[in-house]
Amino acid sequence: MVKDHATVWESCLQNIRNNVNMQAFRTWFEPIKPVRLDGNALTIQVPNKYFYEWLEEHYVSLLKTSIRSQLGDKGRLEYQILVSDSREEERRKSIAGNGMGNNYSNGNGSSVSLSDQVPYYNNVDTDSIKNPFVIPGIKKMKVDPQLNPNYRFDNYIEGDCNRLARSAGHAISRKPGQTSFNPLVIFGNVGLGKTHLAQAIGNEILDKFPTKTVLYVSSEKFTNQIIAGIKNNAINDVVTFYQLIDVLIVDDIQFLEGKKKTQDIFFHIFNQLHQNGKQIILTSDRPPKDLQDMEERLISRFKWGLSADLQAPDLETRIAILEYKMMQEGVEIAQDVTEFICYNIKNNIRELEGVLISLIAQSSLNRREIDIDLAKEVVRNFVTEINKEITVEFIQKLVADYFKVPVETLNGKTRKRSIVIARQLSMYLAKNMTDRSLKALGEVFGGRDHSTVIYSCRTVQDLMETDPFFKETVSDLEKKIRMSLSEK
Ligand SMILES: Nc1ncnc2c1ncn2[C@@H]1O[C@H](COP(=O)(O)OP(=O)(O)OP(=O)(O)O)[C@@H](O)[C@H]1O
Repeated sequence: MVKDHATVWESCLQNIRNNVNMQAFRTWFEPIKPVRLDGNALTIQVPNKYFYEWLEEHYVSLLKTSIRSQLGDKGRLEYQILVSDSREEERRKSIAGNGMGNNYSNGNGSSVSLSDQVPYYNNVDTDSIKNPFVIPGIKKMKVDPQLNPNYRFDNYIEGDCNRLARSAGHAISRKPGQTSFNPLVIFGNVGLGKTHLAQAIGNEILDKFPTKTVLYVSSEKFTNQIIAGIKNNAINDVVTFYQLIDVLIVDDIQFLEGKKKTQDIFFHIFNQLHQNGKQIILTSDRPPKDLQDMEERLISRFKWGLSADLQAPDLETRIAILEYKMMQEGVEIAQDVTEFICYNIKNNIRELEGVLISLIAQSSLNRREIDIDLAKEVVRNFVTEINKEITVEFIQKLVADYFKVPVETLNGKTRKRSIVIARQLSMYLAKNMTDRSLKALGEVFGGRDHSTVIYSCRTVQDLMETDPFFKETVSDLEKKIRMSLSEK
């Protein structure tokens, strides 16, 4: 079969998929498009320069082996960096002078064609905006950044879910307005940390550059200011004010959908700031391309820089966040309780915090110990469907699969040592993880007596005390049971 760029890249992806976790695969490899195959050089298109740099820094050897497995030892990768239409037009204009883009080799065996190296300035018709600096004294005005000082990088836990956005934020805070991430659009579902991250960037910039004027504003507040400006015939003052900002953070831009006049004014402010090398950071509950009732020219500007999404955190990141919050609140909660909470609260970090606060309130107001039972009550207020109840049958099935024996054998009469251990382990887990009585458990396990169940639990406990490997197997199984249920 003749290989083309698509098939070669598809085969590379198969190898890559086996070597990185799912989240990294989705973030870093799914957005890549194969463009062409020229002899032994495969050209792939990446969304922006940052993306390319990240791939080169973190995945260069994986990419190299994948490419070479398909194209032989001389296989090479070339990158093409996507630029948005309006920018492309400008770029074409800019590079028409020297007739070529910039090509260079990065010394890693892959050559690069960087199409957006050329400095870029957009054409903005500023005639319609009165010069703001004619207002005497306004330049010296000190602007309250409206930032929450608690939103910082050091309490923003890093995970695969936020790595791109977080590290772009870091880069911006070192050189506001001077990276290619301008604007930075942070998008993602409710409660995943967009505001926290956007404000952390603002706080970090103020720490590093105290003379910079940073301003955080919600889109709702911005809209109200525009409405008031229009009503009071003072719209120029509003525009003037915004043009003084060095770092403008606008939260929840989806709120601007359908607000034509506000979009218009925001467009002018955006252009002025961008043109003057000021940093713009936006947050949205969806990617810019999915914003409805939003002027095309505005959407295309949102796409100029970097759009980085925040995904739902994986279990480990949720646990790390919860443990960090517990430390901040000065509470200690048993590991099985924190795990239970994090298995159940998956898609919203604000809810995770909510559960913690409720638990603390319950335990101090009602003097209750924070245990699984209390956690269950509280979590029920946050998620409509709490983990499905753990059933004995489910435990039997999972343990049987783990030891690779049929469930019938587990419940049968065989005295083979490995089967007996698996059976006793299932009884132990069922006793600890379900509400079934000893008698009921005995019945489910092939009509055995309740004393057999007691004996089994004791045996397992003894084994756990003497054999660390066995202990690890037990906790591994407990985790698997909770995980499988929460992911159903
Ligand atoms: N990675 C993280 N580490 C620590 N805390 C986090 C993290 N992500 C989010 N949080 C916390 O979760 C809460 C919700 O975050 P935030 O308000 O930033 O979410 P959002 O995405 O802006 O939500 P909305 O869509 O409702 O505006 C905040 O208290 C924030 O501190």
